[in-house]
Amino acid sequence: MQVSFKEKIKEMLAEIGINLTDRQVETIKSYIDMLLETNREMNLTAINEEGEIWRKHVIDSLLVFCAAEISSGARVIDVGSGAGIPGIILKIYRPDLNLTLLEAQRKKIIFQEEAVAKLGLKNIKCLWSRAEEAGRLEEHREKYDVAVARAVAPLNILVEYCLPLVKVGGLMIAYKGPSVDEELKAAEKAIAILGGDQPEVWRGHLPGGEEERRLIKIKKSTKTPTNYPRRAGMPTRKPLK
Ligand SMILES: C[S@@+](CC[C@H](N)C(=O)[O-])C[C@H]1O[C@@H](n2cnc3c(N)ncnc32)[C@H](O)[C@@H]1O
Repeated sequence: MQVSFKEKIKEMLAEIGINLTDRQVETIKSYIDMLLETNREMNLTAINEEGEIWRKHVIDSLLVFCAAEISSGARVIDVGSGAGIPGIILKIYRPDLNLTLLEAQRKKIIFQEEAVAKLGLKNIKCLWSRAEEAGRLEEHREKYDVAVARAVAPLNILVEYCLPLVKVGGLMIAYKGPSVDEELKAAEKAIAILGGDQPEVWRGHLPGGEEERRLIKIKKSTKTPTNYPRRAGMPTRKPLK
């Protein structure tokens, strides 16, 4: 990697208070190489340029640490993780996390497993499942300190995917663009039904540009009733209201 390019990335990271070691930078670079190569035959990302992947995937993923404190050794689940974003990036920065990558598409899980093996990441599980199914299984239901999700579904649907997986006292964090007010309004009832508290919104922007970002944090304060999540597809077909 060119020195000037690496310095530029480090500058953008410094803007959000993140300092990656050279080794972490190299590990992320290997992940990006795998992503770009596999992307030629499988649609994993619409972004095809390394610098943009750094900004729009890597730095974007790491914004979560501006918005929330995630305790050492926390059990984290990335719901609808696709190629492994944001989960794999969070794990490279914070190797202490106990991470599960949940994804409905088998081919994406195969890519994640290959990436995890190649990058030598430990303590990661790649779980091929729909969120609605995992949320009903004893081994996943209310077992996670934090559920994160990026670009998966509107908030009123997303809360039914994520909150059942979160422990009482834990947190779900949704990565969103600038316009969250309508989504928040539409999700009010669903959040209350599923055991979530009033959401808090972190507002900021992506370093190196003007793009606004929001992270919606919802603390879980009571157990999710046993009839949620509903069967696969129902949260999308009939969002809670
Ligand atoms: C647009 S992609 C985003 C992937 C990744 N989070 C990112 O930010 O690049 C959405 C992913 O969520 C997955 N997904 C959507 N609904 C899901 C569900 N109910 N359970 C599990 N995965 C789901 C899709 O298969 C897809 O890979």
